[in-house]
Amino acid sequence: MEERGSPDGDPARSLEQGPEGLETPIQVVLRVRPMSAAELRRGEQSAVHCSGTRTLQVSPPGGGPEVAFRFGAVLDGARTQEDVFRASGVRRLGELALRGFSCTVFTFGQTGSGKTYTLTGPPPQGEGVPVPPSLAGIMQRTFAWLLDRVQHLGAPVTLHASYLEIYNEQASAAEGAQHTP
Ligand SMILES: Nc1ncnc2c1ncn2[C@@H]1O[C@H](COP(=O)(O)OP(=O)(O)OP(=O)(O)O)[C@@H](O)[C@H]1O
Repeated sequence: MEERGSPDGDPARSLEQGPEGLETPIQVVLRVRPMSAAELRRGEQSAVHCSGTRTLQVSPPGGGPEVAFRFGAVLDGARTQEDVFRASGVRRLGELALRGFSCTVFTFGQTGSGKTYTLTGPPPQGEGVPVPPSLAGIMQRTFAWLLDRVQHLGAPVTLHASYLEIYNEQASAAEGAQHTP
């Protein structure tokens, strides 16, 4: 197996610790979505598997040895939305944001890889059918965490939020504000 990057450190590192390398300003967290029902029906095989908490192994299309890639954290298809929130380091970014730093979280990946699901959860199953809280994505969890956190700051706070989606090179945006007493 060809290894890119250094070996996966302590495999017992818990999700709660978040991505490694706290001293670096950019963290890349990789999430592998589970295979869809349609993919399973077609008998497709996953070309990737997660080994340890930071390494992803990829089988090259033409065969040959697997290639390993290393990330701040690697989350396999069994990881829940709560696991992803805890392991992605978003709360640490929230703490930095409260101290005045500009922080960004974005998802990147090919179509259908789970970017929207990770950020916002699955689409509602019908009009007026709420998405179960357990499936809420990073955005809802971060807002809930942030609102809870600012209640305890002991000073009035105004939170401004904006949301930007770039899709097919078209940007769409939304924004709002929330004041604490
Ligand atoms: N971790 C997951 N567990 C269960 N289902 C998932 C997961 N990630 C994605 N899915 C499902 O896979 C499908 C594709 O995911 P999603 O729409 O989030 O992809 P995307 O990367 O945002 O795609 P696009 O770029 O086309 O908008 C959706 O039906 C979504 O609900």
